[in-house]
Amino acid sequence: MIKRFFAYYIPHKKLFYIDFFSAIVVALLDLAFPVVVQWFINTLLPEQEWGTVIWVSGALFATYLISSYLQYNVNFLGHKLGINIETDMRQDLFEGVQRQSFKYFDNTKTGHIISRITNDLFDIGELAHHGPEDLFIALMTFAGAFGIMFYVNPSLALVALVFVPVLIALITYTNIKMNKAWTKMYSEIGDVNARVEDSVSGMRVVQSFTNEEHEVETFRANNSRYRKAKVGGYKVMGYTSSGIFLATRLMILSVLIYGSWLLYVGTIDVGEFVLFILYINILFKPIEKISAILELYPRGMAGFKRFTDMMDTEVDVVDRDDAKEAPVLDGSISFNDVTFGYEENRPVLSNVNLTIPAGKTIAFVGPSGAGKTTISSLIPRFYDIDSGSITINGMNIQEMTKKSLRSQIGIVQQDVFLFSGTLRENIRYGNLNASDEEIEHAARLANLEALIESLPQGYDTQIGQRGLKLSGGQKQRIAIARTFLKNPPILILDEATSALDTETEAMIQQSLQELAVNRTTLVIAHRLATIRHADRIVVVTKDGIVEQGTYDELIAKNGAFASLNSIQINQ
Ligand SMILES: Nc1ncnc2c1ncn2[C@@H]1O[C@H](COP(=O)(O)OP(=O)(O)OP(=O)(O)O)[C@@H](O)[C@H]1O
Repeated sequence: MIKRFFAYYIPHKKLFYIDFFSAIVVALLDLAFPVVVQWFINTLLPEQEWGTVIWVSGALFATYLISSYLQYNVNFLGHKLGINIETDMRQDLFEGVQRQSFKYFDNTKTGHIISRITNDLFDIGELAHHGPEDLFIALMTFAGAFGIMFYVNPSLALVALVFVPVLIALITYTNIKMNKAWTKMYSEIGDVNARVEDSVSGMRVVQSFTNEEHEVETFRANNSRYRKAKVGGYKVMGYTSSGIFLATRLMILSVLIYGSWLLYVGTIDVGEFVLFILYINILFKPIEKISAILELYPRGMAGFKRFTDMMDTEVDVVDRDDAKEAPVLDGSISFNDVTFGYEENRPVLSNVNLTIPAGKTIAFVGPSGAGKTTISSLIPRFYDIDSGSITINGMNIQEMTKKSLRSQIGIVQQDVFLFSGTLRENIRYGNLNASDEEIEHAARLANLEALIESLPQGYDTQIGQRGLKLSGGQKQRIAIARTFLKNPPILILDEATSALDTETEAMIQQSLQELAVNRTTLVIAHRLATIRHADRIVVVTKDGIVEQGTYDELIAKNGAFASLNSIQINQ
């Protein structure tokens, strides 16, 4: 973990060196100050060397100026270093999330993902800046101050040193306790975020069932668990800092008492006594630094651990090492003995065999939960099959790169996702390199023209988060325009029109039919009237593919399709 953490410093090593060097010089200058004071008291003042006093004061002033500049480096460049590292980690995490396959998103709450990318990394920057630097400076100041104190008077130095094991014990104990507390806190804030995401995304459901109070109460429970976890962390922090405060004050008191005695019996002089008191005060600084790291380290590391856990989550659909770019596909698809289940030992499809000729429209019908969407999800490799093979143009899809395969498949689903931004940007999502003319052409093909003309800002109208300002049919047409722009040889229409009224459906059907021309099209439909003209209808039930044929053939067969059809007609 530590090695991985430090790897993030490499791209910013220049900043790190400047920051570290500045911090070391500042610490060395601090360490030298008591020695100068002792020299003033013991030598310069008794001997009344005013020339030297003025000269040394001038030198001290120059030193302070340099020290102030170096402090600026530490404060600004050090924080910049931390922020850069935090930003790099956040970027890596986001890229990691983009690589994940559907299974991951099926099983991970969105709020938890958001939490990892935001909250969990908040403390990393601070730790990256303060962790190594403060620890090094603290140890250096400790060793330097004690070294000089031992040199001046070993017995008095020992009196101060006695308190160090107490401090180490406190620090170790706190570290363990706080690590637990912060890990818990991050997990709880993840739950809080997940709750907010669920409740806000599902607000229509919440309000239509008038379940706002239930939501508030559930949130209260999550929120209070988070509060408890955080308070727990600060409680440990509270008694540790009090412990450290007490130990350091006892340290100074002991040195004061024993030092006074040594001064009284003449073992040390006033200069040495003042030097000791000043060094004890200097020692407070590294102790404070260490206790700050103590708070920061477990928190930052708990976040970093969650970061590495997420980064290390295995991606289950990956390109093989020898994967090739798919050729331009004509869309002849073949399922050969395909078995697949979302969970182990629970197959949804067993030994499915199916051939789809290029350029034809194939409709999938059957009862809910039979596996129609699953079949269509396997073609772009959203999930990898357990056994058998799927080929397109005779080439196994697992031998193609995901990108070259997916770039040749267009999907229009019932639930259309629109990104925050303009209408133009949303259509352009189908092909990020498309020109404005191409976008407008696609919009015309998707029958969007009338809508766009009615908008005051036309293509530049903001359609807001999730396109909430648009109707279901309008959203569908944007999805269709995107797919026109993508222009893939293979098309999957998953219940694309089932949420629409008859009139809108007829209009969208027309756009979809235009879209399907010269493409291999898989249509998943519940309303059987919409697939009357499909080249072939495949009936999928819990037992797999039970019938295939044209509409008329299947009606004549009087089997599963005919009975589905008669149920719909009689509805
Ligand atoms: N992401 C998933 N994780 C686990 N199981 C799933 C997932 N998606 C679907 N299933 C299960 O797989 C089975 C087939 O689902 P699928 O969505 O393919 O059916 P469908 O025929 O398209 O149904 P519908 O007509 O209702 O859309 C169902 O039992 C469903 O519960």
